[in-house]
Amino acid sequence: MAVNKVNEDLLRERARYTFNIEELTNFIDGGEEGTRNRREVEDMVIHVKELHDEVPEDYLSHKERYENAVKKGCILIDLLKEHVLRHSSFDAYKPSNMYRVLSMAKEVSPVLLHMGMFVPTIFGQASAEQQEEWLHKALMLEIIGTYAQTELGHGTFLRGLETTATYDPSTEEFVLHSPTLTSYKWWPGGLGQTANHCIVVAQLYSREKCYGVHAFLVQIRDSETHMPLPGIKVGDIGPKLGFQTANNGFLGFDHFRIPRKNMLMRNAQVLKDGRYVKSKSDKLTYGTMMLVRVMIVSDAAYELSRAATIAARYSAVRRQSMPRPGQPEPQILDYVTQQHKVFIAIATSHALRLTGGWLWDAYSSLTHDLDQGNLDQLPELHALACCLKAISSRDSNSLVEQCRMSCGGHGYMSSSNFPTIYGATAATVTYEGEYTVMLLQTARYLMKAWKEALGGIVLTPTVAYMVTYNKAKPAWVNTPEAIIQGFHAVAVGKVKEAADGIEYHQNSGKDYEDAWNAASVMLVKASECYCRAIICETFWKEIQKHSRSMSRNLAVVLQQLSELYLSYWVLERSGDFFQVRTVPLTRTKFEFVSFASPKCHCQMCTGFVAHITSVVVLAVQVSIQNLTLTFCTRKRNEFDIGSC
Ligand SMILES: CCCCCCCC/C=C\C/C=C/C(=O)SCCNC(=O)CCNC(=O)[C@H](O)C(C)(C)COP(=O)(O)OP(=O)(O)OC[C@H]1O[C@@H](n2cnc3c(N)ncnc32)[C@H](O)[C@@H]1OP(=O)(O)O
Ligand SMILES: Cc1cc2nc3c(=O)[nH]c(=O)nc-3n(C[C@H](O)[C@H](O)[C@H](O)COP(=O)(O)OP(=O)(O)OC[C@H]3O[C@@H](n4cnc5c(N)ncnc54)[C@H](O)[C@@H]3O)c2cc1C
Repeated sequence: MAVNKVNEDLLRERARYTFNIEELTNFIDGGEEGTRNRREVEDMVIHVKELHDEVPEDYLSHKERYENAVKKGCILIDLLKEHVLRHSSFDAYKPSNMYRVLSMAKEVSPVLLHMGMFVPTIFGQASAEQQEEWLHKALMLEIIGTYAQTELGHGTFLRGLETTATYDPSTEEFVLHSPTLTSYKWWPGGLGQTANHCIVVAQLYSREKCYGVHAFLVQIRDSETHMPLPGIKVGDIGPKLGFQTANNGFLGFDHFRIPRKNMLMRNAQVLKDGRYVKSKSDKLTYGTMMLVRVMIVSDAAYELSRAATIAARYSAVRRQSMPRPGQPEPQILDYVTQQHKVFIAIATSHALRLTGGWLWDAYSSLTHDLDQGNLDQLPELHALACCLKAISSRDSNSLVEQCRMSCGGHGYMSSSNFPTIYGATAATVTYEGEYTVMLLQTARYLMKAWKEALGGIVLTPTVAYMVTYNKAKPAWVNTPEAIIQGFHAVAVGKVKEAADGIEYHQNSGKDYEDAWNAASVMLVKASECYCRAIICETFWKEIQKHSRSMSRNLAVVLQQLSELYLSYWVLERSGDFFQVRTVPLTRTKFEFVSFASPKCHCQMCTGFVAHITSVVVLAVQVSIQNLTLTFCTRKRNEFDIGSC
């Protein structure tokens, strides 16, 4: 049998790297231990032939694809249990580790929601007694759950959910009911045929009063026969753009009774006699969504890194056209337009991975504070989780598409894996909070922050610069730090513009809700700019921080990746940077002089020449002339700006 020979061009490109690949691998994995864990699991999985498809899944029926995904999920979970029992060096039962294992099968797992939301909700919203009863069963998959919140009629507007949970003190039970067709739960992953339990989010009624949405743990299928229990209507919602094996389903209740103890009672409670005990904050009910949004930022980075690797490798091996008659066809990687498509995908996967790690640390610190009863950081973290989830998933999905297009016709083949990756990232832009809705949530926070900034009130860390731009005059030089300050100035400009827009519409007679709606495009833009500033700053600072403990060769390349990312987004948002010049935020005029051609000689001009690393192996050293950018700030008459 022909041995697969590695392509000559790929070997040559790989031989050209200027840094230690293992060091980069450890950096991406979060350290040597992370690489060891990952490799242990990969080694477990890669040799299991049942995990490799004899027939491409695209040729299977909907039912066969689902059964194939269930089979693979069972194999992966059994491998994990055996591995933990044998080595116990890998904390298999951390949802993120379990998620990592499940994602090694090409198909989205029908138990993804079990690990991604059902288990985390028990962690985050069940009382200690309830965790005692359900957590181990869930971790050992003795019960398989999902998270049923969205309904046919409502996904975004949670306060509009129609499913009811009415407390009956005579039997100490809640009666779950779907009063309308639009109240049917619609979308929950695993609900179609897989889950026998679920977290149900419903309007809680007790003593004829509504207390708003709360979470309940509900068994929906018989543990022995797996048939729906009496009063439960459940099934598959059918084919979708992607995520075909996520087994998304629908669920309706017909006066279905559950014990009082099945209300998740970490935060709020209903006592036996029906008295309602309020939680410290209604917002704690939304805790699982915040956790998943935080996880999605890292997931977006992971999916994009897969696509960028495929595109980078293909760009090394594909030869096309003949710019010079009689010469061999060049690798498409040598076309600057190809570099411009692929390298920003590589840089962005690193930017989102590091930002996701930073956000996870902030979330971990918040959960510790919440356990101590301190909710101070909750509003800022909610705003961060919303905009970073929105922007990371949107950037990831659009760059996955860009990577596909960079591979020409072969990128359109199922066997390229782009369709699967695209389908997964497209879903993420919508689920766990739709893109626009999330940015508007962040805008709520920014409008409050702006009012405080105008009053000179000290703000929380990620918006503190708003006060600065109203007072101090930043000393500006032409460095990446200056670009980051430029993004801060753009964000402040957009926040001010949106706040002024609301005020303008109110002054013209609109009430606040209509004024908000009229200014909502500007509000979304303000959130986008606030979020971009966070990603740029976090990426740059994380690289600076890690560079101190890594070899110089790797530090240089990663630093240039972050410079590429900054340069790319200044180019993408050049109009906003020009606009900054007109917003009287400080006494210093920010002049965005020009985009320098390589010949520019202005003292302040620095061309950013970027050397790029592949996400995994392929190292390509390319200087990107056309991304040379000059960002100069100066007071008038200080420099000869003619050369720009
Ligand atoms: C590595 C693994 C990664 C993947 C893991 C598994 C993935 C599995 C795949 C798919 C799963 C998908 C699951 C789902 O989609 S579950 C359903 C998700 N649904 C949503 O996200 C709904 C989105 N909508 C909202 O969240 C709501 O719009 C709202 C709650 C944000 C706002 O609604 P509204 O009723 O209008 O309330 P207000 O705007 O008035 O806000 C009220 C108040 O509460 C604050 N707040 C809102 N949400 C939160 C929160 N999550 N945390 C903290 N605080 C919150 C909000 O800021 C307001 O506060 P105020 O300004 O002080 O008044
Ligand atoms: C693949 C996939 C898996 C999912 N898995 C689950 C799951 O497991 N469990 C679960 O509970 N849900 C799940 N969902 C549902 C998901 O959470 C919802 O689709 C999402 O919250 C959006 O709500 P919606 O579909 O009602 O869209 P809508 O909210 O109706 O959005 C439609 C449009 O209206 C706009 N819009 C809505 N509200 C506003 C507003 N206030 N201001 C401005 N514009 C607005 C939106 O921006 C959007 O453009 C899943 C969805 C998908 C696609």
